[in-house]
Order: sequence, then structure tokens, then C-alpha cells
Amino acid sequence: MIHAQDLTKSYGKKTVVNKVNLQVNKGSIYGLLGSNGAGKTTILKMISGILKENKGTILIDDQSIFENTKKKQQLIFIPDQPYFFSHYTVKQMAEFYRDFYPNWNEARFNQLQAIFKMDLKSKIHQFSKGMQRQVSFWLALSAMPDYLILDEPFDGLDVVIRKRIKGLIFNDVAERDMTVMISSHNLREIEDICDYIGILHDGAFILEKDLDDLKSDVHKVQLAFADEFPEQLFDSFDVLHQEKRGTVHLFIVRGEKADIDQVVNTKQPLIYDLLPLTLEEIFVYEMEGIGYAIEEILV
Ligand SMILES: Nc1ncnc2c1ncn2[C@@H]1O[C@H](COP(=O)(O)OP(=O)(O)OP(=O)(O)O)[C@@H](O)[C@H]1O
Repeated sequence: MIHAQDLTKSYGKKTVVNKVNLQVNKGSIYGLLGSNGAGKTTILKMISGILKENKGTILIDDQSIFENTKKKQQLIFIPDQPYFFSHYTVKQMAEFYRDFYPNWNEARFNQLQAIFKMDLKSKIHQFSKGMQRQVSFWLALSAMPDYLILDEPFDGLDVVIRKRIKGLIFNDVAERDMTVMISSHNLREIEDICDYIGILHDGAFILEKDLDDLKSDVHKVQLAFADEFPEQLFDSFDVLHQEKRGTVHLFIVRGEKADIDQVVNTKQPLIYDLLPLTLEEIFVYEMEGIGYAIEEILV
């Protein structure tokens, strides 16, 4: 489990990560969302033990990660700009990983060549950016880490390989409880893979949500009545948004479907529709509720 408390990082006088608390449970996938400069890379580098926090603590399985080689052997950070030793071939880089990561699995490395399809003797710096990113995944997944920390991992990857890599990550999470953090500025890019989402703005979280809870308990309700609208209808619910379009009232309501049905049906509406929301719609309303326009934060 990753546990960060009051995590704070400053460069000079500028605080870029401010008292961040987060918990990533074993075997789960945490999506760290935020615009350019929000502090995502800084947080991921502190969690990976690359940067030292100014204040606060980070514990991975109750141990500090900074300068903890043993713990770092269980964790792989893939940066937003792939980095390899200059002039190394895939094979040489794999040998380096095999020496450092005790769980390195040679059979898996060979097996994954069928997916990544790159020549072992090629020099990595001669590959395109997208191919280099694929090499990062190939090596990381062959090292069988307990923790995989990914900074904007899908940039520059085509749809097919993106889907395959997501499948491989899912597999490792399901089969051996790997724990994953993924940063992105794009909700759509990671919503299909994450269990949990944290939205970062100016170095602090403005929203944190378990996606299973979100998908199940927020509804779009459209209603029309022959007579007056019953004003207190949703008083016992959390209403994220409401508006009137002609005679139709639109509500975004948090609550169980059965409870909403019961309240609405007692008032005998002329029109009653209860529609599912996309994840993006939920985030738009949630963020509107706390005073942010989603387009200022995410793309
Ligand atoms: N080495 C550094 N020295 C000074 N300021 C830095 C340094 N690294 C990052 N920053 C600043 O910290 C803030 C957060 O940067 P960070 O890279 O963590 O953001 P990010 O959310 O990952 O952004 P992006 O999506 O653009 O990668 C930015 O204002 C950035 O300018």
C-alpha cells in the first residue's frame, strides 16, 4: 500500500505540492489527473523515491522509499520522457534490469516480444518516441514490480498498443496484486482502467473519487408534472445540479435508483426518465459543485 501524508514540495519559494494526502491500496489502480504544472510528476517522483519531499511522509508497505534500495527493487517508475542509457540495445537494457530487479522474469520478457515486436539487437535511441515507450513497458512488465508508477504513459502510443498495454497491466493487477499509479491530463484516457481518481489543481487535491461508487450512485433525472412542480421533491438527496428546460426539470442527483423511484412516483409525474451519466458528465457536475469548470482543469 502507498500512503502519503501532508506531502509538500517547494522549489525555491514556490510550493508546487501542498499537503497532499493519498492512499493507494494494494492491487488497485489510481489515476492522478490534473492540468499542465498541477504537480503530478512531482508527486509521482516523490512516491518513487526520486525526489525528496520537504515535508510530510510517504510510506510504501510502511517503509520509507527514499534511498531505500530494497523497496526500489519492487517499484518501477516510467517517466513521461523515456530514458535509457545511450547506445544501449534492448538486450543490454534488459540485462541491466535483470541485474537490478530480483523478480525479473526472462520467460515473460521473451513472451512479450510477440507483443512489442522489436529487435533485441537494435539500439533503443534509434527507435521512435512511441517505440521507446513500448520498450519501457516491455522492460517494466518483465521485471514483475509490486508497484508500477506511470507518468503520462499513453502519450504517443497508437490505439492498438495502448489497449494491449492496458490489458497487460490489468492482468498483473488481477493475477498478482500489482499496485499502479497513472498520471494523465485526460480523464477519457484512463477512466477505463482506474479504480480511483484524484484530481490535482495547483498542487492540491480538489476531488478524489472511487469510480465504482461514482458510476453507481449519480443519476440524471428528467421530470415534468401536469401541475406545480413539487419543490421539496429531492430535499433528502444530494442534488449536484438542477435546471429547467421548458416544462422539463433536469436534476443530477446522488442516491440509489430505488430511493429516487420511490420519491418521484408518489408525485405521479407526466414525464419521468432516469438516465445513466458518463463518467465525464459526473466529473463536470461534481467539479461545478465545488466551484471549478472542468475545462479549466482537464482536457
Ligand atoms: N526542477 C524544478 N525546478 C523548479 N520548478 C519545478 C521543477 N520541476 C517542476 N517544477 C514546477 O513545479 C510545478 C509542478 O510541475 P510538475 O512537473 O509536477 O507538473 P505536472 O502536473 O506533471 O505537469 P505536466 O502535465 O505538464 O507534466 C510546475 O509549476 C513546474 O514549473
